[in-house]
Formats: sequence, C-alpha cells, structure tokens
Amino acid sequence: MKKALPLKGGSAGSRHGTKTQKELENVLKQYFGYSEFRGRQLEAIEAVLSGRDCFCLMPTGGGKSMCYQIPALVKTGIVLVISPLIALMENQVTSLKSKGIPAEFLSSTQTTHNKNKIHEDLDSGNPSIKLLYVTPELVATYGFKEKLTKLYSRGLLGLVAIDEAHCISTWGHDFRPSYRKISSLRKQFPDIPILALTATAVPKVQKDVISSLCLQNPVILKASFNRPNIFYEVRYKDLLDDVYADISNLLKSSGNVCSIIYCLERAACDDLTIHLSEQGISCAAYHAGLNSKVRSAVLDDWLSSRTQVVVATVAFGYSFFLHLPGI
Ligand SMILES: Nc1ncnc2c1ncn2[C@@H]1O[C@H](COP(=O)(O)OP(=O)(O)OP(=O)(O)O)[C@@H](O)[C@H]1O
Repeated sequence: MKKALPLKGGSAGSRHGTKTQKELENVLKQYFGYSEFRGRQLEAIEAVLSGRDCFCLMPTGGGKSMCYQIPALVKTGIVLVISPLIALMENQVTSLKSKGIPAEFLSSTQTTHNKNKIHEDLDSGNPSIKLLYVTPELVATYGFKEKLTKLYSRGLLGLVAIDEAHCISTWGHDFRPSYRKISSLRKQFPDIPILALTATAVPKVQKDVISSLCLQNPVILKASFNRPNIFYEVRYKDLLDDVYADISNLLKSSGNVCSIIYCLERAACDDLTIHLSEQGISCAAYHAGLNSKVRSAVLDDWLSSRTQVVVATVAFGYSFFLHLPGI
C-alpha cells in the first residue's frame, strides 16, 4: 500500500488555500501513475478545492472521476460520490482500494457486516474513508440524510460529486426520478461544493442540471469531444453477403480485443451470440430479458476478460465501454 499523503490544509505558496498545480500533479503521479492532468481536470479540481460549485462536461472515458478522486486525497473530510450504477461503483471502489485509497460503497448488494463496518467508520471520530459511493436512492432516504447531516456538522463532508448528472434532467435519456430528490443537498449543506459531471452535451440538459441542483455561480467546464483514438467505419448490411460472417471475421482479425456489439432486439443478441460461439469466439448475450444474476456474471466475465465479446441491447451501460484498456 502506498503511503498516504498529508491530507489537511495547504502548504506555503499554495494556491486556492490548498495545493499548487505541482502538488496536485504529484498526487496524480503517486496514486494513479499519470504525469499530467487531461482536458479540464485541473480546472475542475481547483474549482472544488476553492469551494466553488462546478459543472463539468467531459466525454465518456474523458477522466471525470479524477475530478473528485484527487480532491478526496488532498481535502479534509469525505467525498460523497452519487452514482447511478452499482456495478460502476463496485468497479471504481475496487480499483481505488488497489491503489491504497480508502474508498467504500453502500448499496443493497453489500452484506450487512460490510455495511455495519462502513457505518462504524463514518460514525467514528476520524473516519478513514475518503470516498463514499452511494446511489441516489440511498441519498433520498431519511436515515442517510441524517448520517450526512452528522458528518457535515462534524466538518467531515468535503465535497458532493454527482456522476452521470444528466440523470437528474427530465430532458435526459437516462432520467432517474430519485436523482431529482438529491437537489435538496444544496440547501442542506450550503457551503459544501457540488461537482456535477456528465458526458451529455445537450444544452437543455445542462441548464436543467445546473438549475435543478441549485448550483451557486458554478464554474462551467466543457472539454472537447474530439476523440482521435476512435476510428469509425460504416458497412452497409445490404452490400454484405453474410452479416454474421462479416462480424466474426472482423472480430477474429482484430485479435482477442474486448468488444461490445449492440443490437436493437434481444432475439438478435441471442441469435448472434450462438453464431459467434459456433465460430469459436468467446461471447455472451446481455439484455433485460436475462435475470440480474446472469447479467452481473456476464459483466464480471467481460470486465475481467474471461469473455471477449458481449452482444447487448442498450441495457448494457455504454459507460463500461471505455473503461478497459485495449478497447
Ligand atoms: N490525467 C490522466 N492521464 C491519463 N489517463 C487518465 C487521466 N485521468 C484519467 N485517466 C484514465 O482515463 C480512464 C477513464 O477515466 P474515467 O473512468 O474517470 O472516465 P469518465 O469520464 O468517468 O468515463 P465515464 O463517462 O465512462 O464514466 C481511466 O482509465 C483513467 O485512469
């Protein structure tokens, strides 16, 4: 485990009362192994460290998580991360822990024993947890609000980060009613910075997110969506002799890279999965017709490279797409 950095206060010459760019880069290097910040990361980090609310628009895989993970390492108190997908939370917490960063998540999938341990830590005089991932549904409960209020009154709530913040907007394609309920956080904790993160660039959604969360004079950051590492090619189905054969040839010629194939219908997912399996390609279907146990096993197998290809409907969160190297 890496040695934890001193987490409190700023040093002489620090900007924003916290850390200089160099110091923040050192933290980035020490924990994540990267030498420099990407896109608008540094500005977002500086904004929240100076106590400002911030709305940050970055493409999928652009590095939004770093905008709250670095503050968690240099700021006093806990960073609360509100995230819509349990699988994403689990994934991030596992990855943070492997880097020696104390992070936890609270969700229905946790055992009572683990939940109790987390609550004990939060209730202790000096919690070790730096990042706590929760669902919007949990934040809306009375019991959890009470817990947050206690942390806040003890000066232990450092930042609220809202991942996939477009889910708060009724204009967004991923609208989640419980996200609306987290808008009360601004009133509840008036001086705690809120960082809203999204990859949804629709202006109507952005405005709605900012006003629904009652962000106060937020720093608004928009990163470029140009992705030079992404290559697009269109193949017309009507011009192909055999679409399935074309897909399996493409997969075979690309080596053993992890892939997702999106289909419009569940039946097409099942059908293509059978075809690719017959061609010796390791693959699995993922759609809402499968129970949650099967879906989570498919996701786990794919994330850990035991399965090469997932053939899915949009039920498979596209946010996983860019989380793996080599895709
Ligand atoms: N400054 C950086 N330099 C190099 N790589 C980075 C940097 N910041 C983040 N990354 C890497 O980029 C990848 C994507 O980061 P991250 O998961 O935070 O993206 P994201 O914007 O949250 O994506 P999504 O929209 O899917 O949630 C990760 O592997 C992360 O370690």
